[in-house]
Amino acid sequence: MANYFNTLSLRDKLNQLGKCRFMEAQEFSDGVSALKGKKIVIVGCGAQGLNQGLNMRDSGLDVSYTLRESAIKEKRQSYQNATENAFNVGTYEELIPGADLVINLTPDKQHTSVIKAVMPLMKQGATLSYSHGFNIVEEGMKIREDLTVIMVAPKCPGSEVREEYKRGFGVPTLIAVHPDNDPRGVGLDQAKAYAVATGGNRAGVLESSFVAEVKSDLMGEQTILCGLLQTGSILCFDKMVEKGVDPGYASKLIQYGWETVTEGLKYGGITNMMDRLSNPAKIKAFELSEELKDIMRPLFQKHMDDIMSGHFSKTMMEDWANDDKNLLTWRAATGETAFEKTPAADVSISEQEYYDNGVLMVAFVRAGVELAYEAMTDSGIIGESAYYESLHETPLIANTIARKKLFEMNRVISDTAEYGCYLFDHACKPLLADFMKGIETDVIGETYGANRDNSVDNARLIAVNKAIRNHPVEVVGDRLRASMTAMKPIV
Ligand SMILES: NC(=O)C1=CN([C@@H]2O[C@H](COP(=O)(O)OP(=O)(O)OC[C@H]3O[C@@H](n4cnc5c(N)ncnc54)[C@H](OP(=O)(O)O)[C@@H]3O)[C@@H](O)[C@H]2O)C=CC1
Ligand SMILES: CC[C@](O)(C(C)=O)C(=O)O
Ligand SMILES: [Mg+2]
Ligand SMILES: [Mg+2]
Repeated sequence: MANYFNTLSLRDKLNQLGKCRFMEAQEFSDGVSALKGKKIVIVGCGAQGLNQGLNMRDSGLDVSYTLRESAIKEKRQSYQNATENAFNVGTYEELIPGADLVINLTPDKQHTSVIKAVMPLMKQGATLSYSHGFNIVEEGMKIREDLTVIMVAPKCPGSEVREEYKRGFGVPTLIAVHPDNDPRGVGLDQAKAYAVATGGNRAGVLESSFVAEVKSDLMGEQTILCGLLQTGSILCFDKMVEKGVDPGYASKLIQYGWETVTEGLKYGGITNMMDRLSNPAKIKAFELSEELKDIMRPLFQKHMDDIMSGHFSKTMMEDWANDDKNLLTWRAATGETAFEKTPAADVSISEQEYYDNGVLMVAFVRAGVELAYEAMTDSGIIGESAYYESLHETPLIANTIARKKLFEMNRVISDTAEYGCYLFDHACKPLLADFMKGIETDVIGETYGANRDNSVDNARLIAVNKAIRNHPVEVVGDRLRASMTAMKPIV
């Protein structure tokens, strides 16, 4: 199998990378009807599997789970997830032959072996679905010609797919039909129905391609979404402790701070997040983020280049073949960091205090979102996709850190995202060593400007506001957020 993207002509690469259409609400007026009454069988019942299945069932679809035999025999977590939620569970042989739609929600590493086992059992003309295009794009998996191949990729962790649905909303979702596998022309209707069933249409659906989804998804998760939140957590915590801030307070400020400041981002983009700061603090956060952008730009570009060339997927697949040695070592090391090991103190931190005492965190978020967006769009990914993979998803990942720190984030995201997150973090921390030497507690741990008056130079403030508001991620974001009128606050 060869990397599918690398086999395409330059023209096809650019066409597929640039495929991105924001779908109108009325395109979903048929609801779930294209899948109503069809037998849907989900392979795997983990982060995405369980939560997508729960939403689909609540939307009136017929969902069951197939698991590998050992998981059923040993009543593993995936078996418990499915049976405790009263789903029918069976082996591949029992359920796949009767399925109209088989949804592969196993980890990317397992896709080749899972598809090789499942494909011969699928009935003629059935549909195979993925939530990430890695197997098709990076591994070049070829699917039987009679089968339709679609992708419905929620742009967020599985836990949030469920939580947003329960709040009556949903998460932005990319849908695609593999151009090599749409023999009956039913792929798009089925993908649309699936997106309605998971609630995705309420938050916005992009009609995209497997290629655009993979390249943008990998970039977002490695950099701003997971990598930078990990690096920022560790560096901010260590700095506060070094400067004498109470470790329990520092731990709480970081654990819940990302969620709080990115809630501002979710509602009104970088502009609103920065507007939550006092004027002097906003100017300081802007200056810090400009510095961060200059230092980290080459690293963001390297990640994008390695993703585009296939170098990233090749090296990760080497780790798969080596029993995940790197992944498991890096995961264990994350568990040993002082941030992870220091419990949050039982102190109250008001919503505003998270901003006022977390100016550096706000700067990290602005720098990371803008750099990720810029690297993606510079490489041919359309602004809407880049927005979802940078700004929109950051708060959803931050929610996972609020639950149980980096452990929870790395548990909830896919193994692919986790691997890329560690790669970025290991390269980024040394890159920021000199920058961090100059950081004091006025920008992390204490209120910026507490002992000063609030005056600022008007011309400077106007220039800063202009730079923030005119960034393309803000322009695209304003438009996309306008379509998310049903957005619900975190309670
Ligand atoms: N995590 C996320 O939030 C997101 C994930 N995705 C994509 O969704 C897909 C699923 O990822 P995710 O939910 O993280 O996966 P998980 O790691 O949470 O899923 C594990 C499930 O797959 C099963 N499984 C593992 N290995 C095998 C195997 N060899 N054969 C059969 N079943 C197996 C497990 O069962 P068992 O008990 O047998 O081990 C378990 O049910 C991936 O393509 C990922 O990229 C997309 C968006 C976000
Ligand atoms: C951010 C990571 C992700 O792409 C996701 C939750 O969207 C993943 O692969 O887990
Ligand atoms: Mg993703
Ligand atoms: Mg991913």
